[in-house]
Amino acid sequence: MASANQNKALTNTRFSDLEPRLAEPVLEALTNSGFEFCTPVQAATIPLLCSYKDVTVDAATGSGKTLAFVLPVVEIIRRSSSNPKPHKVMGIIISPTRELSSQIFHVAQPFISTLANVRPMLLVGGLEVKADIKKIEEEGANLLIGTPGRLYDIMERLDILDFRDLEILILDEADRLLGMGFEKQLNSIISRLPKLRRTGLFSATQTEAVEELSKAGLRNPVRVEVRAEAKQLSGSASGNSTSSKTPSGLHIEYLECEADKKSSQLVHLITKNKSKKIIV
Ligand SMILES: Nc1ncnc2c1ncn2[C@@H]1O[C@H](COP(=O)(O)OP(=O)(O)OP(=O)(O)O)[C@@H](O)[C@H]1O
Repeated sequence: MASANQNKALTNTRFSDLEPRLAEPVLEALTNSGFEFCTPVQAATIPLLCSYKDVTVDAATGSGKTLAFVLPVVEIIRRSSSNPKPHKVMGIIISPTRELSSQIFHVAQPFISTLANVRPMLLVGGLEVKADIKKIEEEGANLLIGTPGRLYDIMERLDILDFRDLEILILDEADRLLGMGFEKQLNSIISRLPKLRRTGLFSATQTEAVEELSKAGLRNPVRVEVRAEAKQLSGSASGNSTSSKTPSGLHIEYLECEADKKSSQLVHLITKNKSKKIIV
């Protein structure tokens, strides 16, 4: 703790400082992956979810939210039952796209593997649903990570999975989930899960639809809002804090120009900033 963290995207809170304390194998896996200090969203969210609170988290892309929910999911499953029956589903992580779900599955792998008998399953569209069904029937699945369409499909077709002891549901990029028209599937999935569970809802924007989903699916959630400056955020878990959806390293500018000068201005802008990463 003595050496102040120079990277503004990180807080001075180490993963090993978090309370309740993360399990030793998880701390080891974090060290092996080169993660020592928490990002603001991780410092605020992990202790809340690990203390069995529901959370709604306003977090920008790149804020480190994946670990902010993956670590609590692993911790909560560890505490509940590190040796569940093959078809007992303990946790579900839903995200809007195949790519995101695969990314989450990949990021979660080293931490899930600290739970020797917990089997994760990636459920996304693109491949034959029958193949997923066969795999679940034969091998079981304790943690489902996937897109709403495929998860809904699996729940409709397969009654071998047991959701009665489900501990935690994560809705990642809830604004996109709803914007892409997955409301029906989400509501159907949620209606099959036990009410006494933990739920984390992550969203870059708080739309009315997200508010409604939060009201329907969460119980007295604590709101976590991430400010632009990581320094001010350290350890702050919401309340009435002002929020920003813009990561602290991202600068947003606009340029007014005449219609016929657009192309030349664009070339000038790109040439001027060629050493930087920019999106126009
Ligand atoms: N505590 C940390 N220390 C250092 N790097 C981290 C930490 N947490 C996350 N990262 C890295 O930051 C990057 C962004 O993290 P992550 O993908 O979790 O963000 P995200 O908010 O989920 O973004 P996206 O919306 O793009 O999925 C990743 O490369 C990840 O490895």
